[in-house]
Amino acid sequence: MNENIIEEIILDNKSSALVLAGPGAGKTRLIIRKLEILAQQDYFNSSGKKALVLTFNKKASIELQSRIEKANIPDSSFIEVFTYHGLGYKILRTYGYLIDISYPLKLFPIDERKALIKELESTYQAFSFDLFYQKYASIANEKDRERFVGKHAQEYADALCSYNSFKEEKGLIDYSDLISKCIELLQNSNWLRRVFQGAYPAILVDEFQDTDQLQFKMLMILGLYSNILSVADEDQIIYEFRGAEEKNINDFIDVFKASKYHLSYNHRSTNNIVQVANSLISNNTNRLSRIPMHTNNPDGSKIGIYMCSSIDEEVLRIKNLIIYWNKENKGNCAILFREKVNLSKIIISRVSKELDEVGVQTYELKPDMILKDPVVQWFIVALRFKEYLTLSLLSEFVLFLPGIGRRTQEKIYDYIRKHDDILYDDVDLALFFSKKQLYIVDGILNELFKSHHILDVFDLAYNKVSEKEKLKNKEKFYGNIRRVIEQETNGSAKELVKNYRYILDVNNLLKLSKNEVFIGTIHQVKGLEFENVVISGVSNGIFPKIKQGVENTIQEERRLFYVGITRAMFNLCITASREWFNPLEKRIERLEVSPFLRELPREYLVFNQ
Ligand SMILES: Nc1ncnc2c1ncn2[C@@H]1O[C@H](COP(=O)(O)OP(=O)(O)OP(=O)(O)O)[C@@H](O)[C@H]1O
Repeated sequence: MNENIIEEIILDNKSSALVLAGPGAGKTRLIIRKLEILAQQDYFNSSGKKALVLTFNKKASIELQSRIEKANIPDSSFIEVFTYHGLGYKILRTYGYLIDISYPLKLFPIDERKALIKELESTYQAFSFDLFYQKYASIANEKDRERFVGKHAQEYADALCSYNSFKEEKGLIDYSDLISKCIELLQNSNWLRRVFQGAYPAILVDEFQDTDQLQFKMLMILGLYSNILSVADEDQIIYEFRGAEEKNINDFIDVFKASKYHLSYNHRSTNNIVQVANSLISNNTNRLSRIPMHTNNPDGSKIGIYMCSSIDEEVLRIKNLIIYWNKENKGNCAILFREKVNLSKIIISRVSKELDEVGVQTYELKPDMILKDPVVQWFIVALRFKEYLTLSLLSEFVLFLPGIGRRTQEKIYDYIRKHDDILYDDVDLALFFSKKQLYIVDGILNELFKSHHILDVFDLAYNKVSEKEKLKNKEKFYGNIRRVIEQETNGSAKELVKNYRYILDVNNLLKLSKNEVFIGTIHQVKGLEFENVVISGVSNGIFPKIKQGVENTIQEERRLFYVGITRAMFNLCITASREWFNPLEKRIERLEVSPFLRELPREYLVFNQ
């Protein structure tokens, strides 16, 4: 049944479609299949037109890029994968001058922005100002914006005023401006709008449910004449606090006269996991469609519930579970949390330390650590500057790789003599960071070279270098690169590093490989899947976390828990502590059982006391 619908959708190049489907239904796979068909049909026929794939965040971009690489698409140069912000950035940096935005864009550095917000919060007593701002900035219509501000205390309006003046005075562009200014640009310039409206006859949108008003407006402008395929799951809206709106799903159907499809078969998880997820989400009252997921997958193990007396016990339980799964070769694991604060922070550091001691490698996103690494910073700068880099300059980086002999060098130079051109300008290339720092470098170079079809030359060079040699000569290699970039940027690179950090959403540096234990938040793993999952810290007040002043919190928290549960393919365990020692308050705090646990049907659970 699903397969017939899928064929129908992917073969239709005339009308737009919206596919509503649960987790694991194959939404991302559908996008890949559509791209495969476009490639097979040679749809763009060397016209220079492209298929634009829009994702909600950069992690999703990485996931899609890697799935495109594995797909049956011999030449993927007709595909451009962007986040909305990435696309906004690309358009602004090239055409921003039309609305007086000078190049290079002055992005609001993350630290400075944080400091300003802190100051505003204390001056105006406008607590959680950033939360307020994110939602405010996602509203597309000026009148609605005013109404939104009007709903809040005067303090927020005052803080907003100061924030905007600060930005204007310094000519800074923040994250939401990347989209709003781009919209302004496209609305003001008729020719540019026409250029972009003609550039992407096919647009594919992943995770459409998290699209906010502003992003939707951008899609309406860009996709006016395109054939758009959007995939969405309204039960996975987890960015409502930032302005994601269910309303956009209906508006999409109206605006693009799109056909609506439902897919309810779950390919990913065991039947027990699917049933537990169905029951949980059925408690949300404001759902668009209430079609439960179903699967023919085996029942699998029951969902393990670990009610622990303390966090010591919770840490031990998690550790033992991971060791067991590892020993039994059950595949990769994720230990997921609502957010990395207080109690969860302690559990995370203790679990990773204890697993480390027994030789189990864990992988946690530590954004600051990654970004503080000078090598990474220099590469960020290199990417930032790459529109000035010619192939010959870039090739110098490759030549610095230790172990490259004269003959390989000659081949590379020969190639460059024939193909010297200005490098492709694409902010999303900054995504190709992998976790081991040496490979960050290799990954970026690899991607840059791939986009210039000289991968074969690069491979030749690269494969000659043994891992050992790469490690041994790391310092020299990086030192040389640093020197070249320094020369190229006339020493202004440091400033740019600061700016570039902003565009790099650190949450999305995630790239997973097999048999690893990932530790992180549910937001970080949206769209991904793991053979085994532990959701930890499921106590009332922690999960669900009640956010003051945010409507529908409990429904959004439930959706988040639903996203966590549905990441699991085979094994799912949920852990919680009954009490913990709060080091800030210096006292033991009792924790109540999360109401979500009571919503899971008992027949699918096994309690481990
Ligand atoms: N038709 C299919 N036959 C077999 N396996 C499939 C099929 N469609 C998807 N899968 C597999 O099911 C899993 C989930 O697919 P995918 O990631 O595309 O789902 P999704 O709908 O995007 O999920 P989520 O909403 O959770 O991100 C993947 O492992 C994928 O390979």
